[in-house]
Amino acid sequence: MEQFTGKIAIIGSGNIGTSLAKGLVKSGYAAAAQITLTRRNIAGLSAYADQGFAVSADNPAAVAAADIVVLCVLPQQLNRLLETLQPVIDPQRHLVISVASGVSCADIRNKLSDALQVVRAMPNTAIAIGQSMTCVATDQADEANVQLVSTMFETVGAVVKINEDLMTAATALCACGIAFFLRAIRAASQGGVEIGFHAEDALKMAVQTAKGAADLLLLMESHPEQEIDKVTSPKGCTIAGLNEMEHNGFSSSLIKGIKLSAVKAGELYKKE
Ligand SMILES: NC(=O)C1=CN([C@@H]2O[C@H](COP(=O)(O)OP(=O)(O)OC[C@H]3O[C@@H](n4cnc5c(N)ncnc54)[C@H](O)[C@@H]3O)[C@@H](O)[C@H]2O)C=CC1
Ligand SMILES: O=C(O)[C@@H]1CCC=N1
Repeated sequence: MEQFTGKIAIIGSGNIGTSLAKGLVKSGYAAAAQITLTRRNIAGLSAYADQGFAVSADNPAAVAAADIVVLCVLPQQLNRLLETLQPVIDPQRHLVISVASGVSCADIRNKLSDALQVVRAMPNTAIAIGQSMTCVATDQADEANVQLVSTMFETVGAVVKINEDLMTAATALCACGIAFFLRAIRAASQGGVEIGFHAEDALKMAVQTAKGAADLLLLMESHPEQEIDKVTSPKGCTIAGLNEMEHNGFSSSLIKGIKLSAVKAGELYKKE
């Protein structure tokens, strides 16, 4: 892995921002000393200061000293933040990366500078363990910068480059999606309790079963139905359970939920 030699400012260091910072250092992409983490109340970042990260409540100063600016605040917090960054943004120097859901590259340029290079990234919370599925998109940034952002996020999981108009869809499928799969695992464990297992055992069994299902697809590069066909013995118990779930709307409810999340993702940011 080629090490990044410049400075990175992570603005709004909550769940996603701190996880990205840890991943960048763990993978050797950057040293902690190259990364400034900002938050309004920096008391919550003391553990990161101990690890060698620069921590600050001064966003403009952090941006002025950085080459890459990663915007990690909530969509509803973004406009006020961008107002304070506008005077220190230098389009010749800065590359801005935004993980904010529902905020376009053009929205950010409109607040900062028309000439600015902006790339969006949509990770999920598995970024904390280097297992994110991150979608990357831009409208007019250079290919070299898109590649740089992809390389950054590959330090914390898998990356797919997509068209920007699919970013709200990526939010629903991948960022929200992790919650959907977690709820499915929880529901399976509750079924396990009802048929005889203690809760702790049921959850452990459901989790490993889900991991096995995901790994079958990832490692064998097969299709879910191909793997399902191997489980469903004729007149067997799997097809009986599976068809009962489908009669109750299993696939349909997932599809409907993902569609609603995608609509919501597009409505999170209010342009001002
Ligand atoms: N949580 C998730 O699973 C995902 C979130 N996102 C997006 O990432 C962004 C961040 O999400 P989270 O990390 O979950 O939120 P979070 O609430 O954990 O982190 C945001 C952080 O920004 C800080 N902050 C707010 N305004 C600030 C300001 N003016 N200056 C400095 N710090 C400020 C807050 O104190 C907080 O620590 C959001 O835009 C969200 O849409 C994207 C993908 C997945
Ligand atoms: O629920 C949300 O709005 C954020 C964006 C994607 C995941 N969490």
